[in-house]
Amino acid sequence: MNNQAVECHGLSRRFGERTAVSNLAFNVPRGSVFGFLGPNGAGKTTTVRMMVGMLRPSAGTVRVLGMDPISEGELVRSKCGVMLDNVGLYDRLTAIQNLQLAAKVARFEKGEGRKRIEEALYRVDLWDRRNDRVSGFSKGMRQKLGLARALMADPELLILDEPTAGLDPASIVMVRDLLVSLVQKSGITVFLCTHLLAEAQRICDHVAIIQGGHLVASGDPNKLGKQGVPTFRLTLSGGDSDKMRRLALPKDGQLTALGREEWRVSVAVPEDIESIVKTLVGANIGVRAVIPEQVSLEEEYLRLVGSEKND
Ligand SMILES: Nc1ncnc2c1ncn2[C@@H]1O[C@H](COP(=O)(O)OP(=O)(O)OP(=O)(O)O)[C@@H](O)[C@H]1O
Repeated sequence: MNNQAVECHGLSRRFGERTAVSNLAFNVPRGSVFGFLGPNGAGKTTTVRMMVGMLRPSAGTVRVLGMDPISEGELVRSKCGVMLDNVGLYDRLTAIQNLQLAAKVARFEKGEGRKRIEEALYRVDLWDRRNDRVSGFSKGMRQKLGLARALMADPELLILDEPTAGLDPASIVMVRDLLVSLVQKSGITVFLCTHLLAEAQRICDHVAIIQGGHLVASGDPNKLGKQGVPTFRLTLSGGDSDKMRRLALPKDGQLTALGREEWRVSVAVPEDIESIVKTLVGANIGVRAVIPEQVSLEEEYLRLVGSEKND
């Protein structure tokens, strides 16, 4: 079996004169959580629409679960749970009726459909509201119901566009835990379009950042910024500024005071921290903590995407 859930090569899509997606190349390993990040209008939805066969690429290829979403569209869609931006629920129907309709479209046998609906409603904590009309639902409840509908298909690949938009903090944690446990227990793959960078850093194994239709970075969200300068946060005792200024640091080493006893040190290579600690101890400065600083995905995102609004 192909071990990539999604493979894109040179994927492009134009709308008339406008290029929405240009020469995208990335892979999404099976059984991972993949974060697809980018500002408004970056090309995320266009990419997702090509992944599920709703749009034909202008150039390049995308394969989903080893299949071509255009020529094998129905099969691809039957193996994917998709929740797009516009959740697309029927307001006049109740929560359970919406799912019954989806079960009918998916052609589940009656007993099987009932079991899946019940399970999905419990998973998103909407079982008690199953007989309420969607017209009375909050945005967050709609999101949860949209997620339940996507989960009902027991998908191999779950494609979610901003699944936590409009959710309260407790529900955000619930959705996050649900996604992580789905990946761990059922081995499904999650493709997550999101603007929540801290969230992406916490749950994604890989991320890709796009801007203006181009891929600007991809990789492990905790390592993306580390091509930059390695930094450590130090908690010291007895290190007054004069003493610290006189220290002989390795080449390219730089100390910055953050507080009375808190310092940040940047080094050329991570191994340099060892000689810095020896120098500090040799100068009778107590070293109470040395913590490698994680470059936040947010910092790296803003560096790459610039000041473009991220909302
Ligand atoms: N059907 C269309 N016709 C013309 N232009 C389109 C069409 N669909 C998308 N575009 C354009 O393609 C670009 C990418 O849009 P897309 O919806 O893929 O961005 P996005 O990253 O999903 O943005 P958002 O986060 O705001 O949803 C935008 O400039 C958009 O106006």
